[in-house]
Amino acid sequence: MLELHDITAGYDPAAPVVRDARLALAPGESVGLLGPSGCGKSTLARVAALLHRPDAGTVTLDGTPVRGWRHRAPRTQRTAVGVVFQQPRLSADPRLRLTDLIAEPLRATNRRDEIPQRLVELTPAVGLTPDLLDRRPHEVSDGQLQRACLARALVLRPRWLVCDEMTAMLDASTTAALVAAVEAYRADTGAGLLAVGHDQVLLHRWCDRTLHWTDLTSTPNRRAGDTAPPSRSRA
Ligand SMILES: Nc1ncnc2c1ncn2[C@@H]1O[C@H](COP(=O)(O)OP(=O)(O)OP(=O)(O)O)[C@@H](O)[C@H]1O
Repeated sequence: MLELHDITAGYDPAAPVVRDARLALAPGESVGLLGPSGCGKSTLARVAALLHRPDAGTVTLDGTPVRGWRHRAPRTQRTAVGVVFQQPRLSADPRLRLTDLIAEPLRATNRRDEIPQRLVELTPAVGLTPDLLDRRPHEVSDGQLQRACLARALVLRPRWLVCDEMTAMLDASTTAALVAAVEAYRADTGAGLLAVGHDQVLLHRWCDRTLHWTDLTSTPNRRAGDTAPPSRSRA
């Protein structure tokens, strides 16, 4: 389970942007999170990805409470969560070739020997062609760079994925390809997914259930506040 218990978080403890939010994802479950711009979705997503320490509340990852954040999180917890952000150019080191960008987490965890095999597996899985791997971020399109960022998020085989508006900047066909890549990974590994976004139709199609931001602070919030999807078909 990925559980957020009564999370209060933000950038000024005197004025938190997230207050007492609760969310629980079962293993393998996909949950979409909708909400108006600026309400705190990305902040909560960063808390769930162990990148932002909450002011109060607890994150529990597969039964173990999280005690450290960012580089202070234990490696087993840090590597259990893969994250993809909205703007690939802000999350990709512009100096790295795509091959090094994708392999970065393997280098950081001393698993360099896995790099060739994972590149062979992930390059087609995210829809990149081998010729793009030698290019740097400024030499590829936003969609191609986001595909590389998704590969980077998957490279350690995380049990949980946090996709924060992963497709917001992309066209329909790239969106469909990235969603399909995430779903193929989840089908293969049983990973759970928290997908944050504004696109209600996409999240309803993509996820097992979809929550609105206000559902996270109401009681009970779990399944009672779910928005029923119009269709169970995948995007
Ligand atoms: N690094 C930061 N420092 C200070 N305030 C921030 C920071 N990041 C976000 N905020 C503020 O926190 C609030 C919530 O931002 P957040 O990005 O979590 O919202 P969001 O729901 O994801 O918005 P959007 O849908 O527009 O991406 C906003 O008022 C924003 O201005």
